[in-house]
Amino acid sequence: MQDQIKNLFVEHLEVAKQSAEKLEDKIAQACKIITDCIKSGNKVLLFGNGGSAGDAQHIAAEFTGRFFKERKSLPAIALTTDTSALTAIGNDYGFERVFERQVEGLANAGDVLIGISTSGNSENVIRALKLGKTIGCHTIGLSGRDGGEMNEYCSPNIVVPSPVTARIQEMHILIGHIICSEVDAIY
Ligand SMILES: O=C(CO)[C@@H](O)[C@H](O)[C@H](O)[C@H](O)COP(=O)(O)O
Ligand SMILES: [Zn+2]
Repeated sequence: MQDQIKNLFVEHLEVAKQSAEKLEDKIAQACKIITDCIKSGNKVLLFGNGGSAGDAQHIAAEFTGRFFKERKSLPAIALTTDTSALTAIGNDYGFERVFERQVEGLANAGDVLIGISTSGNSENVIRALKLGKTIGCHTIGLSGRDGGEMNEYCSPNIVVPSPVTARIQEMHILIGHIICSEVDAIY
């Protein structure tokens, strides 16, 4: 038990170290896209499944509520929270379209889509990113493993260097908080 706890901390710290070494440029690129988007009056839309749905909501709340600094509310929305939309779209069009259809209704050119998927392959995430590109949205990926299909639809796709879903998710929320610090810094 004690060994297992220690091992998980060691594994987490190793993935954090590798991520710091490999992902700095892509995270900086994502921060620039997001701060430019907010400055120009556009908005951020986030989506993912399971733990990544939680991350989408968590990050959106840091924008509309506050992160560290007292500042005005900023425009971000998680597409994972409206159970009426999720059940209606899932029921009528299929679960693979739950985010795509909300992007179609809510996103404008210049908005930023942040798709979160540890495999990089969840079909509902991919379909929303693919549509977002055709609308003229910026598409940012938070993924892991080999980046999956998100490599094709995201620029940048921030691929956490780990094959373990839980470790990838732990880096995603850290990266989300880094983005929030950069957004705070423009106020
Ligand atoms: O949080 C966890 C596992 O740590 C799960 O809920 C996990 O998010 C779900 O299995 C997701 O459906 C995985 O999808 P994805 O990350 O590959 O897009
Ligand atoms: Zn999890």
